[in-house]
Amino acid sequence: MSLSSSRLAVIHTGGTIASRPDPSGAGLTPQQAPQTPISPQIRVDDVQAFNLPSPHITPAHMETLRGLIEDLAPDYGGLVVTHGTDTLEETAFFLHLTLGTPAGVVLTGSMRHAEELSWDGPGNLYDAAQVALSPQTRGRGPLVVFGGDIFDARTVTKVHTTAVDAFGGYPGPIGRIDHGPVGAALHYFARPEPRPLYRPSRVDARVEVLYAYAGWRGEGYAQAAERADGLVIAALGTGNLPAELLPLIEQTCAQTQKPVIIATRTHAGPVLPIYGYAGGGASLLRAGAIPASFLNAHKARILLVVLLGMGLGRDEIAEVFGRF
Ligand SMILES: NC(=O)C[C@H](N)C(=O)O
Repeated sequence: MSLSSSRLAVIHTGGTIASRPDPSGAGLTPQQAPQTPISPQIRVDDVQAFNLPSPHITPAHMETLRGLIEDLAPDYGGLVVTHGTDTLEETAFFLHLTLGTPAGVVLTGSMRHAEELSWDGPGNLYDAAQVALSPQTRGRGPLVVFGGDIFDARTVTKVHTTAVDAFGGYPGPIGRIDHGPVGAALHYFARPEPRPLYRPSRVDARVEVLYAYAGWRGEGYAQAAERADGLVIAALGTGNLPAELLPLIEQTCAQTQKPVIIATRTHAGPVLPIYGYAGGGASLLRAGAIPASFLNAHKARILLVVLLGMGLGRDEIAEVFGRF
């Protein structure tokens, strides 16, 4: 075993896994980074990157985290990132797109805080550490470990607001970690997938997400299209919208270079140009909108921020979205 393979870096960013009831009585707030339960043979170095609830995490924080992980990775056998669960999938996906290291990198968190008897932090941290340090994990890109399930960063999503098994996503986990009498039992069901790297020079593009609903007449669209650099619409089903949206999207695509991405508010499945009626997916794509493929709206937003930060134009952006 090389020296670095017995070293684990745990990068803390806040979240419930670092939270306790605030002494002011205001509710839970991030306070102290958790300890990682692990064999004494493994040296653990804790790095406090931020101490934020994850709704306060921005693409700028994600970019800082990417740099930190790349700097640390050569000296460690694996790296764990503790993170609030609310936006964990966005950070994981940003790292999936941008992180240039084959090291085992695992994000985890908790749903219950350290003063609850049923705190799930230690179990998730223990699992995350085992997965990050396993040679089987190298080259798989950043992963998410929660409740013993191992998810890839492209498809993982938060599926429950309070349950300890808070993560899922279509088509499901790519592996599982359990603990038997002879130690950790780690099993991957999927082979590592190729992960092209995207390196934005900035991550401050303004991309807004609009959420479709029955009866939407486009309220809010014009203002968002005016001020944003790009839009993502969480559309209906396979990527359909009420008829009133079609001329608005036609106008954006004809008069500006701003990308309009069509994702779906449905929890699984692709966006496809099936329906030809006004506002149907086929009509939106004919107007110049770009389908988000299998990405949910908030991951499509992260991808668009990255691609705009690389200076790509609408056709190149459409080509990249087609790979997801
Ligand atoms: N379970 C959690 O971590 C939720 C918390 N609000 C956060 O995302 O920071």
